[in-house]
Amino acid sequence: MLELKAETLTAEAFAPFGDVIDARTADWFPINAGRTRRHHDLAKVETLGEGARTLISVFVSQPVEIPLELDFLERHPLGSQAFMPLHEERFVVVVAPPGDEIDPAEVRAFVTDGRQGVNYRAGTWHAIQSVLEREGEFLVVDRGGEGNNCDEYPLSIQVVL
Ligand SMILES: NC(=O)N[C@@H](O)C(=O)O
Ligand code: NI
Repeated sequence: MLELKAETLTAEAFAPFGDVIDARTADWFPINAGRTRRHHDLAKVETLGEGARTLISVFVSQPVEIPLELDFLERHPLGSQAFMPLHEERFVVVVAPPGDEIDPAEVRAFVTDGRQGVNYRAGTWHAIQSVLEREGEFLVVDRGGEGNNCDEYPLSIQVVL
């Protein structure tokens, strides 16, 4: 079993896997007569393949136990997938770089701080959503359309904080 200690999530550390969505660190410009700061274009939405379209959904998830025990990672080869907490929920992120094989040495675990969201780029291996402490509600932006967009890779992982 691969044992990982979750690291604090930063955009730099997460760069091989996708984007961190965080208004606190993002540039912005004023709109709406100056009443609104637009933190613009924070993550790259990818929708590939036949009939591809962008989906906006809301996930309501029950919290995971820590240590977090995983027996697979998944990937979406045809599109990105973004998770943004709606009530400052913290969650665990486990990722590996895109590719048909996963090198256990390249698997990373992160924990968010409640204000951060993530956008997995197409093909990034990841654990299914793993919210901490309480029921979580997330805005999710990902790809709909034809074809298989979810592959699983068996891998035993234990994550501690
Ligand atoms: N299945 C689904 O829509 N969600 C997963 O892809 C996930 O990453 O939680
Ligand atoms: Ni997913």
